[in-house]
Amino acid sequence: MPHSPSPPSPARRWLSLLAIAALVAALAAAFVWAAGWWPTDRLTAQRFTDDIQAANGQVYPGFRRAHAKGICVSGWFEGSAEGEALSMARVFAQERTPLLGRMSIGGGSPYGLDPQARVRSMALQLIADDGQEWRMAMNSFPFFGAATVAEFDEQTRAGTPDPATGKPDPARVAAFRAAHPAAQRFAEWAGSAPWPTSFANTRYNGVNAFRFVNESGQMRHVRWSMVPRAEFAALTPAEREGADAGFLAADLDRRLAAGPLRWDMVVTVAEAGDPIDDPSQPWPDARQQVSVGTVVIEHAVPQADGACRDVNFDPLILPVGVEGSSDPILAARSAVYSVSFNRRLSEVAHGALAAPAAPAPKEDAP
Ligand code: HEM
Repeated sequence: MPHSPSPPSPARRWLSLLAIAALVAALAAAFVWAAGWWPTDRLTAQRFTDDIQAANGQVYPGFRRAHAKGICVSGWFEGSAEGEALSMARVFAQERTPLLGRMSIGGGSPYGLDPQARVRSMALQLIADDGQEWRMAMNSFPFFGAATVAEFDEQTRAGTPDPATGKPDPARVAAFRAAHPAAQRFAEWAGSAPWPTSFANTRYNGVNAFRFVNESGQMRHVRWSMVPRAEFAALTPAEREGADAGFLAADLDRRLAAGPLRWDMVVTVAEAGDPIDDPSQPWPDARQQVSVGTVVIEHAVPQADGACRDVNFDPLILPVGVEGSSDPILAARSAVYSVSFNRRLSEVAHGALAAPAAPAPKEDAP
């Protein structure tokens, strides 16, 4: 008679069960780690967005976590031959590329006060006739106030309101500045630069470095700025004091009623040794400047009804001929904007911006 195998001993059975349990636990841990759910100090885009929300003091559902107050604009871009020589981006060769944009002020509140907004912004989306797209988001500061992603996050956290006062702790902010030259330089700019009277006579700077690549494959690092054609004028302290909370949009409407507004797109071309990966360091003034085109803005509409509301002006959505540089802040921006965008759109989907329900119709008197 064939010999039937003897059943495993209880000890062996336990060992097998333990081995299976260990395998399942290891697989689950690998999954949690790969999904980024493992508790860690790592600065993720989620955590950065949480930090921005905390610094805002509250979440404004449906609105951008930064530059929350803005208006949608539209117009076109005219490329120049000089631009075409530097980059094969279609927009430089095309006579007119339609553009959708957004003018905004810095800050996380959609009810921010224009006269107190040190930072003003222009964001653009250009879609060329071959479907290639270029998105950009620029600010009125001439250089960034942080040298690295971690430094900007730390700065954001240093500016978070103290629950006791509802305001950032001045000692914490001062200590941060004292330890970070970029933040100190930024504070000096913010304290001394004139306040332009309008969105229209403000210069907007891309600040981060990008690569322009032309038809012959030549690559140059550039930073771009939108330089206003509208005459510069600065608000006096008394004018700023008396200015309305929404004066920038009202002024833009007034100016647009008289005709389109223009900015020259000027790129500064880097030379060997210029810092490519640190937007807090300006390049020397002597660098070559090239006018590569003109931004023309023709119309403005409130963002609540405008096409710009649901656009993410991610600075790494770029056409052939323009590439991101090695600047880590660019990659961080792209990641954080995406989190902010997803949060605000899901809030909109839940009705955050829905118009208040219309009052119930009165019943006819009997
Ligand atoms: C690590 C650095 C930065 C972080 C974490 C950050 C974060 C953000 C976030 C969360 C938004 C809202 C995005 C959305 O919901 O669509 C935003 C918008 C914006 N950011 Fe940044 N930002 C950074 C650096 C910069 C720099 C260097 C500039 C410009 C020079 C800039 C210009 C803008 C502009 C103009 C907008 C508004 C775009 C629009 O109108 O939709 N940001 N930023």
